[in-house]
Amino acid sequence: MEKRGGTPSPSPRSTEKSGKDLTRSGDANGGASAGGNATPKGDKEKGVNVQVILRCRPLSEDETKGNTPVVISCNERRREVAATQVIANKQIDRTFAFDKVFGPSSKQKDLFEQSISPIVHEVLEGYNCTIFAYGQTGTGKTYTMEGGGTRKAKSGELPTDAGVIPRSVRQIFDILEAQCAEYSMKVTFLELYNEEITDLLAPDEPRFPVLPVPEDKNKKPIALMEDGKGGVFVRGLEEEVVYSAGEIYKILDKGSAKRRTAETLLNKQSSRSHSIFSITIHIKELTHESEEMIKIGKLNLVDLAGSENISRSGARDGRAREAGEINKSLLTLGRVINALVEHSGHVPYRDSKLTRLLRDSLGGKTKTCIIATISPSVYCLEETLSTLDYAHRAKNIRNKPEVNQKMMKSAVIKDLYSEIDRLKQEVFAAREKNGIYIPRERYLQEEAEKKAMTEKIEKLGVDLEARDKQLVELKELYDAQMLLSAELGEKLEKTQKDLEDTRHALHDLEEKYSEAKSTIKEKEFVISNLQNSEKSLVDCAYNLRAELENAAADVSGLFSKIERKDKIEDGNRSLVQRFRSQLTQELDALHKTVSTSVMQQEDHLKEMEDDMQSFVSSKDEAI
Ligand SMILES: Nc1ncnc2c1ncn2[C@@H]1O[C@H](COP(=O)(O)OP(=O)(O)OP(=O)(O)O)[C@@H](O)[C@H]1O
Repeated sequence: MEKRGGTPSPSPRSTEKSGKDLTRSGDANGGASAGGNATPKGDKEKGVNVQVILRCRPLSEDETKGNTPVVISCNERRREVAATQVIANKQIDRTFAFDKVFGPSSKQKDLFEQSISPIVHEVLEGYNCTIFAYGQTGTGKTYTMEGGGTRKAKSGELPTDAGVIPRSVRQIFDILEAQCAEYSMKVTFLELYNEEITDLLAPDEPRFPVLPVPEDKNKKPIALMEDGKGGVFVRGLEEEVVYSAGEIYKILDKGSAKRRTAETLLNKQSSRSHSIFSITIHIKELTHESEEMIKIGKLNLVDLAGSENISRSGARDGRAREAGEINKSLLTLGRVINALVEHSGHVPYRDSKLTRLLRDSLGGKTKTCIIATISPSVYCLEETLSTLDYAHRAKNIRNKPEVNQKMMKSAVIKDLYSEIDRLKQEVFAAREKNGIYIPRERYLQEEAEKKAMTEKIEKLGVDLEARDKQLVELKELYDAQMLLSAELGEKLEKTQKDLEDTRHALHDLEEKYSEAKSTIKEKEFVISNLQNSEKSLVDCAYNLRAELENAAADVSGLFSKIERKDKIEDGNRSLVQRFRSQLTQELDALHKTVSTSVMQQEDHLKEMEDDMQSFVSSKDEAI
């Protein structure tokens, strides 16, 4: 077992190590493999969304016996989950889409192969990846991460209920062995309980006092330190070097057994702490120039404690405090997610150890996958909806994954040599008693004091940083206020000028108004006269209309008379015509008669004249 002061923490400290010895790998993204999270070049700037997987557990035996109504339906093909809610006698379906959805009958193997296996490949390409399970208590976080409890593998095979962690371990070893790679691997396992970090791999302290020490007292909290580069590391965290999957399973069993669990109404063996199991792999590679490089990948597997409703989980006293602490750190996690999604300037990572530990996995350089777990039962609907909202929001977090810088083997060896030298000196000093020696009691006391001081300094540092930040914010606020007041002064001056102009304009308007008023009065008078005339005109028009109606009746009578007269005239005309032709005929006859009688008269006269003549002549002759 290896123990170092500044051991790699769940944050990718290894990426920032001794810059002078490091060389960049050819293509930071080239390694992104089969996984859905592959990082094409453009994504490096834009970032890659946190992948969110949703898993709904089946009803438990008790729930099935009690005929618990199911309110969740999963559509794996469409990657959707629908929750059915009845509000005011109305059925409301809320549907959420995720990157992958696994329903109650999904198998551990399927979840791993479809969603986690690509991430494991990316770890082996040199990325830091984090997989964490989030959900209400009893929804299957531990089942998904660790498995159903059947640890023993039959004939080297993993049990069917083996979870993400053993399957990832198995896959890592299988790939490395298939590649005949030269590698080294170390693991860490820590627990975060009531805002205190404990090392689940730390050797048990020899119990000096005769009295039995309560289990919790035996767990020494360890400090979370700032590394000065924006990251954190857990001081004194045990790193166990491992050579086989079997060794890791044993470590997991040992660590898991130390995790704090308790029976709640919602889960018989409920994890009361958050746990982070990390695997760091160093793989030797040869460059084209046959230089030996070390590629580093890290996989963080996080099993969060249940997000729960204190009253529903039946937590009381100590358990209630515990639930409060769990909810507090999950609440901070929620606030961090919100701040990242809303791109607010300040992300409150510092408000809880959980978010400090997960900082790089949320908005950092790590590739992250969240497995949100839910129950299908109607009695968990409230928490289920909250998990669905939470997970759905987390989908919008963007990380900027970067492949870890590869280290030259010589640089790693140099580092290790200086580490060995340091340890040798410590061993030598201890053996030769060539150092400062104090009684064990005092040493323990001083250590405790030192730890308290360190924590105090750390807390003061955090406070100071917060205050500095506050000061900067206040200064920015003050500057902004000054700027605002200058702007306001200018605006005031302009407003006063505008006011004066407005006053003049108002005066003009008032004058115009009184003029308009008198004009209106005149117009009103004219209008009333016009109205009177209009009224009398209307009366006249009525009279005229009556007269016109009479005239029209007269005219129509006249027309009928004219018609009658025309008819009579027509009769007269034909009579006259007939009379004229008759007259003409009679006149012609008369004329003929007269001319005949005239001729007869003339003949007669002539005869008389001749007779006279002859008489006269006779008389003359007679004489
Ligand atoms: N997908 C699943 N298939 C079968 N059984 C499951 C599944 N998920 C959970 N279970 C069972 O449900 C119970 C609760 O699961 P688990 O302990 O993993 O919940 P948890 O979310 O880790 O709870 P807590 O937050 O309280 O630790 C266990 O008995 C587990 O075996």
